[in-house]
Amino acid sequence: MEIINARLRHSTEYHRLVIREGRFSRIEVQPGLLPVSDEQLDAGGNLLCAPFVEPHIHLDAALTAGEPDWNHSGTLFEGIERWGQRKPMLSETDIRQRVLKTLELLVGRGVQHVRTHVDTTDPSLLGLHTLCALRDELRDRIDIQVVAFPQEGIHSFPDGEKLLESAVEAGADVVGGIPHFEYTRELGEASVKTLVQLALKYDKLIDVHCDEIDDPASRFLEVLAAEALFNDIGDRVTASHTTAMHSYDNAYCSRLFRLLKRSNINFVSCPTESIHLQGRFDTYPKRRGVTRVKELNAAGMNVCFGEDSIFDPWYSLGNGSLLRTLDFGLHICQMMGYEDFRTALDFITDNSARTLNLGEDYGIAEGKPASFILLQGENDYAVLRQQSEVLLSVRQGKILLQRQPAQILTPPVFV
Ligand SMILES: O=c1cc[nH]c(=O)[nH]1
Repeated sequence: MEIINARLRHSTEYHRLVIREGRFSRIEVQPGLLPVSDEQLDAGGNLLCAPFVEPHIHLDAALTAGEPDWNHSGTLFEGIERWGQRKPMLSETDIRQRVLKTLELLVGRGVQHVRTHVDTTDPSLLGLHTLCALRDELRDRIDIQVVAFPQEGIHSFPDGEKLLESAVEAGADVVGGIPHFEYTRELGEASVKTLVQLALKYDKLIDVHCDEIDDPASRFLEVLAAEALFNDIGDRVTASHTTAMHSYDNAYCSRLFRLLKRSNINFVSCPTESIHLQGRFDTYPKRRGVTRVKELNAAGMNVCFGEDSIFDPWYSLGNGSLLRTLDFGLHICQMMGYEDFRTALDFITDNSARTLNLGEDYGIAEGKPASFILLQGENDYAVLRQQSEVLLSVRQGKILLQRQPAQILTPPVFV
């Protein structure tokens, strides 16, 4: 395969990319826009970039909103209660069908790597077994990382710790937690220490739903970061949500940032979900309830955006588009400067790839696997502003998806 007239991120020039045996064998700058031959694929001056990475989603719960009842209050805790009512209705077929439909949405929007949290507070571990099987079956079409996620707690759910360990033994890639949902502060702290020990024992990554609440006294992030620092595993650890940080006192936050930087942990923010679930106990002014993305990023820490939910008990919208999440995230976090737009795609590509520990194979460079997407528009700014379509998605040299851009059939109204 040979692609010409492609724009690459952070460059205004046109590029020719040659793919042999699933890898980029040559990437070179062209003198200008070139005519296309029959064997070549014309990128048409559009942006060729590394695939989008979805770093935080709940595939086991996707497409279940309203079953058996809706989340009327819009709170996280009612979402967990509604999901608790849906869990007894799970079957392998039900999970498989919903997961495949959701993955179709994600792939259609340029995603090739997904980290999914899967609830382990279910004595059958059906979701976990099904997602691990799908991960293995779908390996040539999409990368899936499975997080063993104790939705109803490690120490507050009967046999929560045992179930979590069984999930890891069954093949989960990442160990999760939810300290703010444990009954007490002490149980929350203990849960963080338990999950870190489990990850060390089985050599797994860590991704914790951490302080997903508006309570400024919820301070499990410092416990997680200290554990990461002392065990020297920061790059393998992710703190998801950390919405309480929105409400922390600035003096505390300043002290906390010192530890966070030293710990080298990663952060995932899910801005659409958080602005919906948080601030629910406020009158006015109402907090946005989104973590301090702008400040974490400015301090040099690794932050990325995830969608979290697609039509589930916590969030009944969502369509698989990380560009939509990015658009909301930049608005909510007031990251609307020229520099923010110029590098916007970092939050759904390189930063998320680092969070998932995807390693050297991710990215556009000679010798790397030829996995990429082609987006309508010439750079990050244009793609973001136009909420561009994915024209092409290629994985290890094979076309996953090709799309004809939508066309208006009537003549222009004004020009
Ligand atoms: O945001 C979310 C979604 C599902 N479960 C959680 O605990 N949090």
